[in-house]
Amino acid sequence: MSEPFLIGDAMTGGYGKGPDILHDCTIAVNPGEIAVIVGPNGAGKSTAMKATFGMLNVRSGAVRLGGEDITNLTPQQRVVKGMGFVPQTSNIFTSMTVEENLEMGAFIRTDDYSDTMEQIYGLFPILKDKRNQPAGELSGGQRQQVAVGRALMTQPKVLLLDEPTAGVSPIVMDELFDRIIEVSRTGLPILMVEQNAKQALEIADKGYVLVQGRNAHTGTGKELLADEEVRKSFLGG
Ligand SMILES: Nc1ncnc2c1ncn2[C@@H]1O[C@H](COP(=O)(O)OP(=O)(O)OP(=O)(O)O)[C@@H](O)[C@H]1O
Repeated sequence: MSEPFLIGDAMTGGYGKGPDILHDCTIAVNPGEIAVIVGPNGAGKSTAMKATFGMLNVRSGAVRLGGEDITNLTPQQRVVKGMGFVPQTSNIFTSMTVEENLEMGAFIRTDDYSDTMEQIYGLFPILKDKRNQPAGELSGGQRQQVAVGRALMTQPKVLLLDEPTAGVSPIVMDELFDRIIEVSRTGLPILMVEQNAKQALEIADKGYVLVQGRNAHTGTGKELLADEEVRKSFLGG
């Protein structure tokens, strides 16, 4: 089997000098795939994603992007390498307009990014309609689209989403998942953490169930949804 495009391989580590939160944890994603990380509260889902983005100490294990070992790079350096990361909160500038938020996303680019902006408006038409409005006036689901759009402005090679549907209604969640599927169809690998496990696994090419910082179950979304033990222990039967 060939190496996945992005892999956090057997990561063990925690925050600062604190205890290890991840134990030999592996997550990976390939182009055209949506990979989701699910699991109970406090399982270390966000921590595993943050570890691939360089936000904590990986004491053992490695992170590789396109075959290159990036374990020792800072998050900023990883952005330059092609990682787009959308944090769970504080992911937009509320007093700036939608368009200004997108422009901020292009901060590492020195070329003309107007085509990218048009692509993003194509993926998220509501953002085009509201491009001159302060982002803080948008609904929760629309703000999440701004946050994803902002990350896309760097033209990343992989997109990391930390609970993109947190705090939105089921209808808005479905809409966001539809948008995420569309982004994935452009070929961009997407790795995301989700609380809404059932719905997330339904759209997942690959799923990772983490328990206490460890890989508990790994498979396609379908496989995990059908797995008796996964269903009983954490999808509610
Ligand atoms: N910045 C941080 N510094 C220290 N410890 C942290 C930090 N962020 C998270 N933790 C700890 O790491 C553990 C795992 O948290 P994490 O947020 O990764 O879990 P999660 O599976 O994403 O949970 P949730 O679904 O509740 O968001 C928890 O014990 C948490 O207290």
